[in-house]
Amino acid sequence: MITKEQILHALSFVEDPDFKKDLVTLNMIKDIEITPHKISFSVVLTTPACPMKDHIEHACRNAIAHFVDKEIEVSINMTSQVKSAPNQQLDNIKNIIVVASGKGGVGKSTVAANLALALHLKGAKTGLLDADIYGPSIPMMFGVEGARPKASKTTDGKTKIEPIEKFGIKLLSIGFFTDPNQPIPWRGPMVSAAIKQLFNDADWGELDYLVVDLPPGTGDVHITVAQNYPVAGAVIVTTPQNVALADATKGIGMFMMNTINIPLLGVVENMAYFTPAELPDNKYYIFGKDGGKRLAEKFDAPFLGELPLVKSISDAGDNGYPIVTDEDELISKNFISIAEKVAQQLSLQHNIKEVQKPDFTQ
Ligand SMILES: Nc1ncnc2c1ncn2[C@@H]1O[C@H](COP(=O)(O)OP(=O)(O)OP(=O)(O)O)[C@@H](O)[C@H]1O
Repeated sequence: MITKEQILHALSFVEDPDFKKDLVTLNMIKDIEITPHKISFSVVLTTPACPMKDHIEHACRNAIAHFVDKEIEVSINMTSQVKSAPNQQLDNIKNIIVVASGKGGVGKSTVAANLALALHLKGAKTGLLDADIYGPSIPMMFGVEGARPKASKTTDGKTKIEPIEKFGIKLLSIGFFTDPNQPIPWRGPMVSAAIKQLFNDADWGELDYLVVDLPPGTGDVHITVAQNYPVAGAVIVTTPQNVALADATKGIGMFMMNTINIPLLGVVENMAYFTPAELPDNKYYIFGKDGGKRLAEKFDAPFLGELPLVKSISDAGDNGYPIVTDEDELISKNFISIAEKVAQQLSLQHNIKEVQKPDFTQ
């Protein structure tokens, strides 16, 4: 009869490519069961959006075949347990991810919406908080304009706001509480109070990831979020033009300030190129090439991917469904890949005690 020790010995030769350690040392192997004709076990990854999931499963099967038994049936349950960001005091929310841009209109909300949904589609419990006080566009992108979240009383007498649920994720937007036809002169204390309510008074339930769509630029919302909540990391969205890149550089600079110190998860280059429908193999870099990549390099941050300028992205947003919900759309793969990289970066960061910051004074 095969023993548990034999299985663990075999799996100690399987390395997690991100953590550069074997699965047994990383304590990722659970629930080993052995019968005369079958062995089964679980591999507990640090995120359901792990881009290495298939690779790791394949390596486990090879290791069992090589070190234990070539013939035996092997059943592997690839599961995950998302870790909480360090110092996370909102104990039901494991990771807060902010999506930011320097300049407006570069596709930050589009990326935030599709990132949140892509994480959900990979199996993570996800919420999306639209904190863009100047132009909340998440209600339109999810087809829930005019929704008014219910407020309920908890047993200890506190009021809890119920997020709106759509496409499997929980949503709250500053737009649910304001009149779109009535401009609001947002002042610092008002901003701070509104943002804190969206975080603290909402019944988010258990979340692996809460994606926060910030307003463009660097302002009161950024400071409120950064100073009150332990943000796990920031995703920066830019287009390739120099003006957008210059503004994105300032945005990144703010996250790196000592008083704020939010790790950079990476850069997304949106509207990177245009491909006409009749010439699908042609890419026209109408706004310049590789600006986002260079920005990522400058800050020693991961480049998360480029997204083309595609009419279907804006049509989907205007029609109330983020494009990633349509799995037949080629562009959905780009968003899934970006989400996987974001989740991967978070998992890596939780394993690095001290995040190294580039010297911003040079
Ligand atoms: N890759 C793309 N291809 C085509 N249209 C896009 C793309 N990305 C975003 N858009 C469209 O561009 C417009 C602006 O996008 P979005 O609202 O996401 O930008 P933003 O940076 O959040 O803007 P704001 O500064 O108002 O917050 C939207 O109509 C959106 O559908």
